[in-house]
Amino acid sequence: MADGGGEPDQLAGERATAQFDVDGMKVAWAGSRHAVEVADRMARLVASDPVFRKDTRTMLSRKELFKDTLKKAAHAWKRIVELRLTEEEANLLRLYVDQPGYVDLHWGMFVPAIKGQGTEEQQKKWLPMAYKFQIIGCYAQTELGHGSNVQGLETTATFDPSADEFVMHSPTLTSSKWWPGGLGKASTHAVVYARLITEGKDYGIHGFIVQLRSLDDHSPLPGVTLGDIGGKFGSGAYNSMDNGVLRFDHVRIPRDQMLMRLSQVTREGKYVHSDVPKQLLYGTMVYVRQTIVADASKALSRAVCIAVRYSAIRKQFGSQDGGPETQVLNYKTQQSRLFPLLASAYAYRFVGQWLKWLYTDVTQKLEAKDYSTLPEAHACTAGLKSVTTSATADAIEECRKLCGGHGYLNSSGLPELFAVYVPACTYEGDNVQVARFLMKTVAQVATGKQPVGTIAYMGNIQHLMQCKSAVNTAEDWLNPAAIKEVFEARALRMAVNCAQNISKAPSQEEGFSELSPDLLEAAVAHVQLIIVTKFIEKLQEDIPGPGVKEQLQKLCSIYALHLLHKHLGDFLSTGCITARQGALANELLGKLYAQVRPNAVALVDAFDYTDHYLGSVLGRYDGDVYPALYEEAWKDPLNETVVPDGYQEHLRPLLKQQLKLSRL
Ligand SMILES: CC/C=C\C/C=C\C/C=C\CCCC(=O)SCCNC(=O)CCNC(=O)[C@H](O)C(C)(C)COP(=O)(O)OP(=O)(O)OC[C@H]1O[C@@H](n2cnc3c(N)ncnc32)[C@H](O)[C@@H]1OP(=O)(O)O
Ligand SMILES: Cc1cc2nc3c(=O)[nH]c(=O)nc-3n(C[C@H](O)[C@H](O)[C@H](O)COP(=O)(O)OP(=O)(O)OC[C@H]3O[C@@H](n4cnc5c(N)ncnc54)[C@H](O)[C@@H]3O)c2cc1C
Repeated sequence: MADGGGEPDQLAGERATAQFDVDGMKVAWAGSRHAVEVADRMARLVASDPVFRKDTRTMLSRKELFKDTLKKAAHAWKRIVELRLTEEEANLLRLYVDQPGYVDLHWGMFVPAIKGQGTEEQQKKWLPMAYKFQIIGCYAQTELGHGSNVQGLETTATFDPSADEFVMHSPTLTSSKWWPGGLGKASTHAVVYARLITEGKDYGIHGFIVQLRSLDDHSPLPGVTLGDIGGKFGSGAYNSMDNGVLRFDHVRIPRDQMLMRLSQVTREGKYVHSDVPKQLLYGTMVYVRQTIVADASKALSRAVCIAVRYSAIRKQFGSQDGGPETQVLNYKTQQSRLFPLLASAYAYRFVGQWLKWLYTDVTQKLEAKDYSTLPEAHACTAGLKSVTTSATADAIEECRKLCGGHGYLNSSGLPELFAVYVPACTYEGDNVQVARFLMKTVAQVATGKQPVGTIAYMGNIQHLMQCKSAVNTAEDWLNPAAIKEVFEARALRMAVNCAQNISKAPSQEEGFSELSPDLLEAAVAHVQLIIVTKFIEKLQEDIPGPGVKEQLQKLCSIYALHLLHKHLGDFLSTGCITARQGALANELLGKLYAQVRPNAVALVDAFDYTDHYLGSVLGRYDGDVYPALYEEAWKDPLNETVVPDGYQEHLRPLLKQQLKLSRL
């Protein structure tokens, strides 16, 4: 036992009860043995480098935090160059540095925008500079007055044929670019989205590469107004990012800085649109949404790792005679709140891996001018992004509550994780744009068209509209086919209900508007089906390692059945299951929680997170929580002096005055 009552052996005991091979699970989580090895190496590289320390980050002022972010980004780049890291290694190194900053947007959006929307010539010119950090770029789309509605953007790019230039202008206050990460202080360039006007005609939104700051002294170029938009939610957290404001006053750029892969403006000012679908303009958003889904599993697994380890250490009640108290992880309520989140972390991990595959596949098809899978990719990325981010934000907060009072301390890592994570629900849109796609598919199915990919199940409409679940015992719910059938039936019936109600409205648009809350629920049901299906498909793969597949099967059942329990109203009202079948699902959930209990700590160990990356005294690998909590408290600036600053001015006179009064 450690000094002060901590019980490090507690976690060793937990690890000893695991019924599966943790190394095998690490491979299943990471995707391959190679992925485990690289991630492990990069995580340790970061953890052992003092420049990447982050334990006092929440105590820094905004200015100190921003400077610290610049320092870390520069140091990370230096290490990447010195060690000649591959792209895979460099991405992981940045992930483990774990401090949002301009580099995220440079690599995550500026570079992909040029790759996706620039011509070959433009890529040849701009990408080498971006790859070497000779320029720093951001993605400037959102404006003060317009975020979700991209077609409503007001910034103009007016072609001037006499000079062969575009004139970038912000005509109103609401047209100020507002929010782009990295814009406020760091970026030298931006991909700016603006209305293209040529020959007196407005051709809508297009992307332009615009230089914003001098490459000599970093000052804004003439006609460019730039700044940071101000402090954001939480101490530290996303305040390391310089989300910015940008205004143009008739700023001129050469014609060839319009991103011209999708459409061009000729020397004479003629607008030409190629045969590429115009939605490819939104391609960078599809790309980044796919990465945001993968990030959801990372954030969620961190929170769950902290909450599971701490719940195994923390003891409350259970002994009337001075004997040991009960680990809070043994309480059924703690398990029923925590284990579905553990299962969700695995579910999001696997759906994220699949989404990455889908994105790669679509990109290859686009290269070959096959645009057929674009609508599905758009619907899947937008839908999964929306569902996984909002569930993850809620889950991090739930993990904080599951850690009791100590979860509210910055040293638990959970407040910062929540504050950094929660904007993911907002950026890249919070609308489940999948609903329109579903309504189109329902209409196509009615005409006999056979849907493919994630909507293939809709082709099974005859069966799914009338089937009744055959589940008769709690254990029947262990059958993946039984789960899949009810999730498919629920999603399809909700979508068909919406389509039928829309058809009764005076117009389709009115129907869409009136039924948008129902459409959103139908979209969520469809997205949850995708996540459940991809988990089930993962289990059909060869998963090596003793006991690994068995644990994943349990987690898959927990993920699906907890959704069924949570959305029981949907399943009952659409007639997919009976109330008794719902009760059987709940009965099985209880049994599964008991089976996961001895494996819980090992299941979070399989995420393979270093203590540095977790950044939590409650989630420490060694479980030595109490001495660490105690030690952390003394690092607070408030404890630098025994008597606080302000005592002489504000406390002493007050206390003296009270003393005098009491003597009266
Ligand atoms: C490695 C690290 C990586 C990155 C770093 C990570 C994090 C960094 C932190 C933050 C980054 C945040 C960056 C941003 O936030 S950038 C700004 C994002 N902005 C948005 O998300 C705006 C959200 N709004 C929308 O998405 C809009 O709904 C819209 C799609 C742009 C609407 O456009 P509109 O033209 O009005 O379209 P619709 O009428 O809705 O649709 C027309 C038609 O097109 C189809 N469609 C729409 N989008 C796409 C697409 N992307 N691909 C394919 N098809 C698309 C749509 O379904 C519809 O089809 P129909 O068949 O129904 O006509
Ligand atoms: C931390 C952070 C980083 C960001 N980084 C960038 C960046 O790098 N580059 C960039 O360009 N932008 C960036 N953004 C902006 C971000 O993309 C937008 O905030 C986002 O697209 C939402 O737009 P909005 O803020 O205008 O919200 P609004 O669209 O005003 O949404 C407000 C509410 O209205 C609802 N709503 C909107 N339209 C509809 C509709 N048609 N039907 C039903 N409900 C609707 C929304 O769901 C929401 O509930 C960032 C934002 C944040 C918070």
